[in-house]
Parts: sequence; structure tokens; C-alpha cells
Amino acid sequence: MMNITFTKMHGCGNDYIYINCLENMIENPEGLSRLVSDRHFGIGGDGVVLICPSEIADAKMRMFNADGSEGKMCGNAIRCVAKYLYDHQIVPKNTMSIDTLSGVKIIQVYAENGKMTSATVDMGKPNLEPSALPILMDRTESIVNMPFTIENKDYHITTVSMGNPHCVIITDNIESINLPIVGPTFELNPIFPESVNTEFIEIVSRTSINMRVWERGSGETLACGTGACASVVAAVLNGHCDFDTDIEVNLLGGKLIIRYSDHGVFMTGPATTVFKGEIEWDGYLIR
Ligand SMILES: N[C@H](CCC[C@H](N)C(=O)O)C(=O)O
Repeated sequence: MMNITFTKMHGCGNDYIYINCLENMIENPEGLSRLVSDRHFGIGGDGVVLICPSEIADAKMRMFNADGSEGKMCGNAIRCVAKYLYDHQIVPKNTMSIDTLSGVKIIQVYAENGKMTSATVDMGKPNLEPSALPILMDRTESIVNMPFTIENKDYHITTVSMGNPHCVIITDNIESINLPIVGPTFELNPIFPESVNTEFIEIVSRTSINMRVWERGSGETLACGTGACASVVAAVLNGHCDFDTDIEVNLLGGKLIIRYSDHGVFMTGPATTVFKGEIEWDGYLIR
């Protein structure tokens, strides 16, 4: 039995349980998903994020979805990790580096009265190769607005890897999408051997889109930072939004600003601390 202190944080309502593992690592971190999925016997949230030491960056982020699967990158969470490190004076720097399973990301911190309010993250360059997703398709050229039928429903998909896999569908009414039914047909489809995060977007203007997301391993979330990046890349590739321009992405839980340029994709958005707490953890059950 060990007592674990945690911090509950969110980025645009995409909320995770954050655990400082800089001094000691958690055993069986996948089991922590029990804390996520059950609001009554646990805490609730979209997943768990461990803040770990790093040899090559200021810290390392490990993110686990609600089902215990480990994600390779998490845009909303990396802003919250930066906030935790900055606010606790662990990394008292306005520019910091955080290592992830998708490589080291650079974060520009914006703060007021010693507390981070928002940040801009260099999310790196999108990878448009089908094999990067991966998607099981005998094709090397990028998938942009490709006709795609799943369970007798016809879509046009654009696939983008932001270090984690995204399948973006442009539609004229995202509210009408029955995501709890449609989402799993993508998430569980064997054509995506590592599953996939699926975004449905509406084009508002050349500098604004609305987005909903069905995340692999977590279901519909109120926001998805990497998904917002993938969606802007898809909107630009399909000629609907402007390259090298700040694009407003309107999500159920808030707004992110995404810019896709020759230098890569940059995401700007808030990070919020909700509460801190402590749990008794024996690695498997919650007392
Ligand atoms: N919510 C995250 C994305 C999590 C992606 C995760 N579901 C996976 O790729 O396994 C974000 O803000 O980027």
C-alpha cells in the first residue's frame, strides 16, 4: 500500500490525473486507469499522466488513456505538465522541454503572478505517410479527402500523425454525429492496427473550425490538442483553411489556436489546476 498524491488538471476540459514521479515511479501505472473510469470508486477523468525525470529534457511525460493504454503524445496534457513544473518552481523557466514517446517538445510558458496561464507548444511536423499512422493500406502517398466506407457508411478521410494517429472527417454538421456509435467503428477497425483518434470537423471560415473527437482509449473527450493540430492540417490540405495562419479550433471544452507552417504545427491554449488529493494505492485496488 502506498499513498499517492495527485493533481487534477485540464486543458479545455480534457482532464487527467497528474502524478509527480520525479522522485519515485509508480508500479503498474496502467492499473491507475481504475481511478479514471469510475467516478464513484475513483477520481474520474480522461486518463492519467505521470511526470517523470528525463536525461534529455526538463521532464518526461507518460500519458495513459482511460482504458490503460499508453498514448504517444497528448497536447492538452503537455501544457498541464508544463504548468505543474512551472507553478511548483521545479522548472522555473519560460521555455522548457518535455520528452514524450513522440520526441521532445518545446513549450513557451505564459505566466501571471508566478502561475502559468497558457502555453504555446511546438508540436512538431505532421507525418502524412499512411505507414506512420499506421493504416493497413497498400498506399504510400498521403490520404487526403479519400473515400472510405465503414459499416456501410461513406466518409471522406484525411489521415495525419502528430506522433499519435488521427483520422479527420470534414462534415457540415458535427452536432448530428452519433459519436458513441460512430467513434468505435473507427477506433476498433482492424485497418488501424494501433487504433486511431477520430475527429469530425466543420469549417467555419478560413481561420476557424469546430471539432468533436472520439479518442482511442478514452471515447469522446471535450478537447484533444493533437486532434486539433491534425484537424487544422487536414483543413489546410483540403484547401479550407490558411497555411501559416492562426486557426481557431472550437471544441466542446474550450478553444485552441493552431498554426500549421513550414516550421511545423504550433498549439496555443490554457492549462488549469482543479484540485489536489491523495489516494491509498496498492497497485490494483482502490481502498
Ligand atoms: N487528449 C490528447 C490526445 C490523446 C490521444 C490518445 N487518445 C492516444 O493517442 O492514444 C491530446 O490532447 O492530444
